[in-house]
Amino acid sequence: MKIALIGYGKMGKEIEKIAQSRGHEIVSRIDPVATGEDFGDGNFEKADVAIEFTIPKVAFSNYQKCFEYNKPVVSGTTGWLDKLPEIKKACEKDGQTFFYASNFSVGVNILFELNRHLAKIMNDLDDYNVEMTEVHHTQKLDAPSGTAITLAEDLLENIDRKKEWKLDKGEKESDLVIKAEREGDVPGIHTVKYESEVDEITIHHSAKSRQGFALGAVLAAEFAAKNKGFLGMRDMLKF
Ligand SMILES: NC(=O)C1=CN([C@@H]2O[C@H](COP(=O)(O)OP(=O)(O)OC[C@H]3O[C@@H](n4cnc5c(N)ncnc54)[C@H](OP(=O)(O)O)[C@@H]3O)[C@@H](O)[C@H]2O)C=CC1
Ligand SMILES: O=C(O)C1=N[C@H](C(=O)O)C[C@H](O)C1
Repeated sequence: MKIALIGYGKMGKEIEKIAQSRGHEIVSRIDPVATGEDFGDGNFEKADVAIEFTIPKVAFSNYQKCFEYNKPVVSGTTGWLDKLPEIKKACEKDGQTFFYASNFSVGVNILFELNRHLAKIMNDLDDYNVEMTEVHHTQKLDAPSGTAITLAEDLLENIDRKKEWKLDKGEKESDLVIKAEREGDVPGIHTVKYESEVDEITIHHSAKSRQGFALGAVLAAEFAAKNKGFLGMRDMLKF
């Protein structure tokens, strides 16, 4: 398969290694500073699929450019989801293909399943408060992480006593607090903790490197090249 990488930073480089090890060819590396390549230089149009890991403020315009070329897109960038309805519309009305995951690692997607299941159990057990922590490297631009937002949305859907998430500090009992910490080069740690007077229950994922995210993104690209519409990890992994 021919792959275009949009964003040639930490994730773009990790994805390149894994894609090549699975026999794929990188035909385009779009990044204004790192490579100077752009959509119009004749290479992007050769791609079967684009994988985009850039920064929140440019992600949506990159997706629009991919759609102009009718290329399926795998999106890993976080912090742009206010534009999601427009992307879904492009898939439904214009037949575009878009695969989004706040986290491509299989391990984190197992955590998502556990989180939903545990939240259903804890809904009736109001002796327990629930809160979340995410820890990432100091270069991360967004907080809370996209992964933490996915975990929080699943908690809010299942735990009636929590009404909205709040970054770092809550004001009311019904606020779900997400603490965001930034230290060193931490690839990503996510924890959901339930605490009562008598005990604590914790579910936790800690990435040892960026390899798991990158492998998941390449698997998603293979899936997006063969399937159409708005896609996600639950379509691909079928847990
Ligand atoms: N869904 C998932 O599983 C994961 C998601 N992420 C997310 O992916 C994103 C990228 O992460 P990461 O690779 O670590 O970040 P990096 O900062 O290492 O890389 C981002 C790259 O995008 C480049 N860039 C900036 N503007 C553009 C543009 N207009 N077109 C193309 N490239 C551009 C940057 O260039 P320059 O630095 O020169 O500006 C940089 O090289 C983040 O939003 C992060 O949260 C990360 C890991 C896993
Ligand atoms: O910026 C990162 O590095 C990561 N971003 C994603 C997020 O915001 O959840 C996924 C992973 O945790 C690494």
